[in-house]
Amino acid sequence: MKRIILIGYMGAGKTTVGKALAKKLGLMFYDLDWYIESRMRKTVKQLFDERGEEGFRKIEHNMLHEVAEFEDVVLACGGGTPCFFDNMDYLNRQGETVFLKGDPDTIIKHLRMSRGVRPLLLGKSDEELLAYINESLALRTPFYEKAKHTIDIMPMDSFDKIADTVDEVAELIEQQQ
Ligand SMILES: Nc1ncnc2c1ncn2[C@@H]1O[C@H](COP(=O)(O)OP(=O)(O)OP(=O)(O)O)[C@@H](O)[C@H]1O
Ligand SMILES: O=C(O)C1=C[C@@H](O)[C@@H](O)[C@H](O)C1
Ligand SMILES: [Mg+2]
Repeated sequence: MKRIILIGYMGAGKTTVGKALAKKLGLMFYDLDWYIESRMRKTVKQLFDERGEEGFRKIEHNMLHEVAEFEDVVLACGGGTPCFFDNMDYLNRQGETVFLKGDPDTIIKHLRMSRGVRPLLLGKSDEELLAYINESLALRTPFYEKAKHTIDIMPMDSFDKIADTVDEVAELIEQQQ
């Protein structure tokens, strides 16, 4: 039974890499944010607006316990998932946790392409965004570093970096078998 669990900061590529990795390995793909949205019939942004971050984290915790029981899957977590409750210890018990690790410069480049859907980043200027990323990445890194494996995401200008990251994670998992 394979259960590969991707964690890391917003914009690290968990959803993008996870989807391609699942296809390559012939596994089902689940994204915790998408799962929450379909189960709750609301977007992550609506849930933040209606219930605040605290309310969202409780829902996220409950839904995590549904989705991380599925077998033969790649699971992409939300950026904050490992940092609340005992979620990170639970994830390590459930499968092969992989931290997609990126520096703030790479992360900010990814996030510029898709900022509108992330409630924690809305309404921030470029300067505020960089300060927020630096600060919250430092607070979150100790949680992410509990993962069983770490993959450095490639710098923005390297060739076909999504495919390269997918191959790296796939190789790492094959070595475990
Ligand atoms: N390795 C990569 N190379 C180039 N672009 C990437 C890479 N990974 C992600 N991106 C781009 O960065 C953006 C954010 O990626 P993605 O949504 O997969 O991040 P995420 O880790 O799932 O974030 P979140 O925690 O907010 O769900 C997307 O537009 C994606 O195309
Ligand atoms: O890093 C975070 O705290 C978040 C990341 C996203 O995946 C969503 O779960 C939400 O926007 C919060
Ligand atoms: Mg995602």
